Parts: sequence; C-alpha cells; structure tokens
Amino acid sequence: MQNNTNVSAEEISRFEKLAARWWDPDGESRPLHDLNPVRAAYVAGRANLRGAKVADVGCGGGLLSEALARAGANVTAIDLGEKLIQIAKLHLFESNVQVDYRVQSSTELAEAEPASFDVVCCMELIEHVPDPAELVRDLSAMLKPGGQLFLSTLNRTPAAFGAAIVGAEYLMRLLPRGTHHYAQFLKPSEVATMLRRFDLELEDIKGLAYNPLTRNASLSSSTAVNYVLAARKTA
Ligand SMILES: C[S@@+](CC[C@H](N)C(=O)[O-])C[C@H]1O[C@@H](n2cnc3c(N)ncnc32)[C@H](O)[C@@H]1O
Repeated sequence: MQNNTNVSAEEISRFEKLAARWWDPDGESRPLHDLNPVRAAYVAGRANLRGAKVADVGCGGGLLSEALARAGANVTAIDLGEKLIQIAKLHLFESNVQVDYRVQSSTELAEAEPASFDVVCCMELIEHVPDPAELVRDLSAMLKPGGQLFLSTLNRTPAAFGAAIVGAEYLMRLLPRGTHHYAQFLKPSEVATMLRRFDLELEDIKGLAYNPLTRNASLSSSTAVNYVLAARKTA
C-alpha cells in the first residue's frame, strides 16, 4: 500500500474485530443490515446500475457491494481492513455474485483509476477518517464527468449523539463503545461545502430513519441523525 495516510489504524482495528460476525444480521452490524435495503434502493432509484462501473469505498464486509452487484453493477469495493476484505470475499461463495474486493485506500483507487467510475458509494465512512475533505477529493477524482456520488453519514446534532452513541453504544449495546466520535459527525452543510470544493453538485439529500427496537428503516425528511445524499460530478 503506497498512499493511505487518511486513515486511523485504531478505526480499522476496531472494525476488523467485527469481521467474523459482519454478515450476522443480529451481530454488531445489525444497524447496517437493517439500513442496507433502504440505501441500496435509494442508489438504484437514482442511478442506472445495470452494467455501470461502481466503486464502494470503505465497503466493510460488503453488504452494499453485494446489493449493488445484484442490481447489475460491476462493483469494485475497497476497505483498509484486511480481515473485512477476507470476509467479504468469502461471502461471495454464498451469494453467487461478483465483486472485485481490494485492500486499498481511496487515494490509491483514485490514483489507479481516475475519472473511471459511473457511480461511487461511500456509506458510513466519512465520519471515521482523519480528513473528510481529502476523502471527498478522492471520491470526486474517481468519478467520470457526470458520474454520481452517494454518501451517507451521521449529523452532528444532539439527536445523533443520543441515537448513535448513547442509544446504540451504551443503552442498547448494539455497537461496541467508541465506534463513533461525536466531533467527527458532519453537518450536511459541511459536506455540501466539501462537495462544491471538489466539483460535485448536491442533487438530493434524505434522512435515514431507523428504529433499533422494531428494526424498521426508511427514508425520511429529517436529516437530524443519519442521512444519505446524492451528488453529481460536474467537471
Ligand atoms: C461503519 S463501517 C461501514 C461499512 C460499509 N460502508 C457499510 O456501510 O456497510 C466503516 C468501514 O470503513 C472502513 N474504514 C475506516 N477508515 C477507512 C479508511 N481510511 N479507508 C478505507 N476504509 C476505512 C472500516 O474498516 C469499516 O469497514
């Protein structure tokens, strides 16, 4: 690996500890399992995935990567967690879809394949990197002109603090404590500024509503906790 400075080793090791149970819908990745159909449908509803060249950046064990591949996309999926990529590759034997999984950083993929993806997805990663703007720069660099970016993250609001940290990590113990750092949550306006800086035009933003008790997930008009956005590469 040549270029992976925008990474926290602590973050990667925390997620790698979850690798073995990543595909267990009742394990620590349960919120991602529950949210995945909603965000996959959001992407499929706004992008023509059949035959599209798609990157899934920070793919973890591959929940979204597989959904995108099932929708007909040619998916390249990267993560710096080697154990996660191993699990993701193993899961392909069960699911019978094809995904090109790589242990690679966003900067390395952007340098290796600049301006070559129709669609780039980056779900629940930006709040885990030291420099979010640098990540957005890489995501933009991967996209063809006119290509689409889909990104989800947590808003920096008391509601998100309550749901993602107090609720999920401390009360319900869905996630290991320390999974999230409130200071790294991003307001939509902050992400929008980064998008503009790197030639991406914000086209849509929706809240992702999730009730951990009922496990019900849906799109919502409130971006107060979790949100997903769509942007287009302009140049
Ligand atoms: C919350 S998980 C989200 C996984 C997947 N995107 C999803 O939503 O199902 C965050 C993932 O980002 C990965 N990650 C953290 N920092 C990273 C970095 N700098 N580059 C690539 N992946 C990173 C972790 O290993 C982990 O798999």
